[in-house]
Parts: sequence; structure tokens; C-alpha cells
Amino acid sequence: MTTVIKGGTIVTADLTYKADVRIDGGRIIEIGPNLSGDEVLDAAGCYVMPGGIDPHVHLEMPFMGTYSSDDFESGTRAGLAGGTTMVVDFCLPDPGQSLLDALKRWDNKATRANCDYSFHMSVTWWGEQVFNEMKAVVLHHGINTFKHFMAYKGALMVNDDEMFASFQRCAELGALPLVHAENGDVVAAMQTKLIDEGNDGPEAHAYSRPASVEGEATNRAIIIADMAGVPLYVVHTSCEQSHEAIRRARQNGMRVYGEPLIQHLTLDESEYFNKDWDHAARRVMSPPFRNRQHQDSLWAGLASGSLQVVATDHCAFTTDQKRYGVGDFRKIPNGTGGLEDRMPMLWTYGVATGRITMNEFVAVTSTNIAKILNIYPRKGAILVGADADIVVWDPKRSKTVSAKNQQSAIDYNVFEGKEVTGLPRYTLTRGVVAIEESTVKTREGHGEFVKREPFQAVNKALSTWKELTAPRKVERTGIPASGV
Ligand SMILES: NC(=O)NCCC(=O)O
Ligand SMILES: [Zn+2]
Repeated sequence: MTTVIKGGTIVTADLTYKADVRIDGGRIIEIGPNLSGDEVLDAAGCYVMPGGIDPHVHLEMPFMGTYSSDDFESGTRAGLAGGTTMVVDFCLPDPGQSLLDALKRWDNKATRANCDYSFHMSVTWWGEQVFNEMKAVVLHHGINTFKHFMAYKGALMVNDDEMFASFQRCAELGALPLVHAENGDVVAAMQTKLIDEGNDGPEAHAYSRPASVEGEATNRAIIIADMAGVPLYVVHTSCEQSHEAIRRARQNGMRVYGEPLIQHLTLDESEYFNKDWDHAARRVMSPPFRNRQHQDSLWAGLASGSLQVVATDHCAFTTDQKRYGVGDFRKIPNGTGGLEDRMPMLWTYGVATGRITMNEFVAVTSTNIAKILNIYPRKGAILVGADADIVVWDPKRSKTVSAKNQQSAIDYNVFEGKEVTGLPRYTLTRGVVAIEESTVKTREGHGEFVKREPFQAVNKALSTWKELTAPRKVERTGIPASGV
């Protein structure tokens, strides 16, 4: 059966033009005027765009003594409802655990996915076993990205020497390291001080993680990546200090990518000063929300290209779970939702306000990350041969965000009450209609794992340059006798 998306305007990262799209076998098979098919989807007045890719989600994540409450079923259903057709979760080995054993757990969880997915592997400890298994992860399991937490001391955090060793291994394997950049030692010390002073509420979470600790860690990770000769992807870039480090590195020729979250772009630190404990705690995530100056910097980075991707870090905990931290903000599970709202919020606060163009919207929600992850043009493109992961975007549909009608399993929404204009009319996952306006037609288990090949070009270029510029012993004749 062929499906035709008819009468819409195709918007890609580079082009805007009118054409129909014909789909068969889950792929785009033709793009052109006046196409016909067995099933016709009316796209009049809509933009036909590559479905969103969210490269930063945590579904059923074991974290801070609990599990995040959206699993691969509810999480991917939420994503599809908001126009996202692929997610990348983080496989998280326990300290000392085999990476391959951890991967089995994630493979099992993901069988319920409604859309395609992939994994980043997290490096949560270091040793010969990790070094060896990284190769199998890249070559046999289709994972070309490794995440490093510079925060969460005593839990997920890795030290600089471990990070340097892992980055060097990534360089050899054609993999890309990711960092959660916050100085975990300083954060831990700040947390203790705040608690000792009687500052135990959710606002203290923000006090303990100022922008400077993020900027410092970003800069440190960039230098370690440069020394290791590997590109770097900085997740949830939330502040000017971190953006500044990324911008400077890029100006100096380094391949460094930055990923603001929709939450940091549209919500600010005043959320933590709300008198309602639950309201503030529900918004506790790391890094915390910042002030307007930082938000302006992130928007500018998206417009100018110094920041490349908008993600969510979707890691949703219920109010009851957040209440584990009553009396001690350090125990509030860190994380917020966002999968269903990322694209509508970015369209409303980005495209409709003129901060970014429609083409930049496609770039930062889909195409750029597809290129960074090495899955373009299978994903992130409206091209013949690409997977038919497509969102038919109706710029006139609107709603008020509310937990009452969201797909996510949790009992609140950090964007509650926001008016968004710009929503999917249809979301298609490999050619199958999963969302038709407000009707959810998702199919549990439809999602497939997307294998990602190691990087050839960038890692090769970096290693060639590294070799050319490596320190070399100067061969001398007539060396004078030792002075002693
Ligand atoms: N970001 C956050 O607060 N929770 C999810 C885990 C992480 O990525 O740091
Ligand atoms: Zn993180």
C-alpha cells in the first residue's frame, strides 16, 4: 500500500518548496507534484518536515534510588504526539558492570518502543573490561557515542584521567564522546554547605549548581577532547559560560557540539523560588534552569549555528518520587519531562517569535543530530530512500499544555498552561500514521533499533592531524657533556 502526503510544503534544513511525498515499505519513494497513492493524507496548509529526533532521553532510568516513570512505550508515544519519530536513550551500566550486560537490559526495555530508537553507552567506571568492551559496543552493537558524567559524585561521575582514557579509546574506535558537564566535586561541596546552613529546599538545588561550574567543566572536557584528538558533544548546555567555551572551541577549529534543552530555553530559575514545594521540586533537574541572559545566549547560539541541537533530557518523575527529597534537596530525583512538548514549544517560542527560521527548526530538531549521530540521510531528511519518519506540521493548530491530556505517565507537566501554536496534523513512523491530530494510533513494538556506524571522516582527519603535529624528539649531533 502506498501513502501520499498531498498538498503540503516541504521544509528541510536547507529548502522550502511545494511537493507531494509518496511512501512505500516505510521509505520515501517519490517526491514531486500531483502524486497519487492508496492512502492520501491531506497536508494542505501544513509543512512536511523530517520527524524530530530527540537524542537525549532517559526512559525507565534507574537513578537516585528510583526509576524514571516513562518507559519506552509511554515515552515514545509522548514523542510521537509531539512530532518526534526517533529517540536516543542512555544505556547505563552499574559501577563494575559489563557494558554488554547492561545493553541486554536496555534491549529488553526497548522492545515496547512505538518509534525507532538508538542508545548511547555511558562510561560510568573505568578499567580494562570497559576498554575492551567499548570495541564490541561500536563494532557489533551499532553504538558510536559514549556518555561521561562529570557530575553526580559518588554515583555516575568519572574523573579526568578516566575521561581522558575513554576519549582516547573513542578516538581509536571512531566514536563520539558526550559529556554532562558540571564540576561534580564543587557541586558536592556546595550541596553539603547549603544543607549545613539549613538550606534544604529545591531552590538550594539551583544554588549548588551555578553556571560557572558548568562553564568550567565544559571547558575542561573540551581541552581533554582536544588532547585526545576526538570531537565532543556537550549535552544539556544551559548557560552562556558553557556556550562561550563551545563557541571558542569551534572558532579554534575544534569539532564541538552543544545541545540546549527546550526546558532551559523557555523556563527560568524563578521556578525554584515558587512557594509551592511540589512546583519547585518538579522542576529540579541538572543543570538547573537559568536566567534570561543565559536563555538569550542559547537562542543566539541556535540562530548562529554555534549550538546545533535542541533536546529534552526527558527523565520524568512523579510528584511522589520528587517528594523523596522533602527536607533534603539532594534526594529530589533530578529530571523533567519534555518529549511531547519539545517541538510545539520550540515552534511557538522560536519560529513564531522570529528567533529561528523554519529551516533552522528542522535543523536543530532533526537534521543536525542525524548528521552528528551518523544516521543521515536515512533519518533527518525528506529525500527519496530516507525512512518515512515524517511530521505533517500544522502551524495553525493550537492547544494549552496540560498534564490532563498528555501521553507521559507522570501527574504534572513543567510547561503546564503554556499556549502552543504549531502541532502535528500527522506523525508518521516509517510510513505508519501514529498520530492523526488528537487521535493516537501508535503501535507498541513498532520501533526498531537504529544501528549507527563508526565515524570515518572526522575521526580520521583528527588522527591524521594529531599524528602530523605529534611531539617529536629533535635528533642532535654534538651534544655537550653534562654540566655536572
Ligand atoms: N538531567 C537530569 O537532571 N536528569 C537526568 C540525568 C542526566 O542526564 O543528568
Ligand atoms: Zn545529564
